[in-house]
Amino acid sequence: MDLKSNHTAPVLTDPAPISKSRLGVHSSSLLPYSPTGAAFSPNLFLNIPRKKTGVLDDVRSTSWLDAMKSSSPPHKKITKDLNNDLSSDTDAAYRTWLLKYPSALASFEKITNFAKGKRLALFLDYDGTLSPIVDNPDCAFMSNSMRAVVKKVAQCFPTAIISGRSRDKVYEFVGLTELYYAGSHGMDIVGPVRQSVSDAHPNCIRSSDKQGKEVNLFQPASEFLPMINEVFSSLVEATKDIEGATVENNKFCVSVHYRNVAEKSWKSVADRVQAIIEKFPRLRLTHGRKVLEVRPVIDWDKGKAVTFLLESLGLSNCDDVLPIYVGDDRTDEDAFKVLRERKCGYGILVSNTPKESSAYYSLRDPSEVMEFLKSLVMWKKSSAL
Ligand SMILES: O=P(O)(O)OC[C@H]1O[C@H](O[C@H]2O[C@H](CO)[C@@H](O)[C@H](O)[C@H]2O)[C@H](O)[C@@H](O)[C@@H]1O
Repeated sequence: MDLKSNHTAPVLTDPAPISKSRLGVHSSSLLPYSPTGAAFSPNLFLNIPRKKTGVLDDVRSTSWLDAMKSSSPPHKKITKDLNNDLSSDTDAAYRTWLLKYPSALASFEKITNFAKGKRLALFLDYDGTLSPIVDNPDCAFMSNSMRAVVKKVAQCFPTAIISGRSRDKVYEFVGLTELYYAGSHGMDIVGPVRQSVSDAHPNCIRSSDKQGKEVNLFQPASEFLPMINEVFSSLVEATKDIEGATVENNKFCVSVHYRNVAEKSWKSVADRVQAIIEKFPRLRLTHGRKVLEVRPVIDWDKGKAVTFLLESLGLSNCDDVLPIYVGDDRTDEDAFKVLRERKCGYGILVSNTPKESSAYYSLRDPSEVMEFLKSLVMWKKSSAL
């Protein structure tokens, strides 16, 4: 199996909204943005029944507070003895969970046996996968060693990062040109040019990346940009007196962080976000790791982004392609589901606590992700001998 390394990454910067984010997360942009040219397709509208609250099922099913409390389990130290056996009761629960979601490291041989003769494509989430979860989202830096490994793996296999962050921001953190980037939970993709993909998605814009290479820019929610900017400003205003609350503009979605808010004020955060969202029936609310996410009501997510990128890369044939998606968050489940439903590819959940997932395998934390990526590089090199 030899993948031609013609997948040098297109990296674009495009007009990020000028904002008053208290996180200062925006960077400016070079790519001309055309809201009219990149028209929103009504086919992508998501028919989500909304309660008066505008809250989605994942939040609605339980109380706001319960949902917020369970959104990022407390850090837990997993104790290991020299034989890698887990010892405490909690660790026993984790070990039981591993029977259902085996470690991708322990199962490496099985994975690579299945990958033999197939072209491998890698999809990586950023926060909690390539960088550890930290209190300040502006400081979620990737280590140099992780960067070096991601660079190597991208030289071996087509590799994309699919993040909830704005595409500019995640590129700023990763800084590698060897990759493809999809920001805003897949609503902002730069991929290789492929006519069949442009034909299927009329709102693909042909553009060029920083290296002058021709690329496809796909922003299915471009119509929502003014609305997102408006809701962002409203959220900043509405939460400004809640100590520790921060609002991050991720271009086609907005994150309201409550990781640094005292638990007694979480309800205030929820109430205020909810009050704003009620005024925007075309936006929906989901939650991630100590974060409430406001996003357009369109039928587009990280799973759709994976399918889009596979098609763009000419890798949509399940028989000879093995996509692997590594992620830690609720939004990554959409991608795991797509791979499961296609019966092609593996989702790998990054988690140090047991949780239900559509992934096949697991890794405990970003350091295990790094080991896994290193192993893939070594496997690729040894199989090329
Ligand atoms: O899809 P991802 O790349 O995983 O992005 C999801 C969200 O990640 C960031 O927030 C999370 O990580 C922060 C830094 O470790 C942490 O402080 C925060 O509590 C987490 O929710 C990012 O800031 C969000 O905008 C992304 O949507």
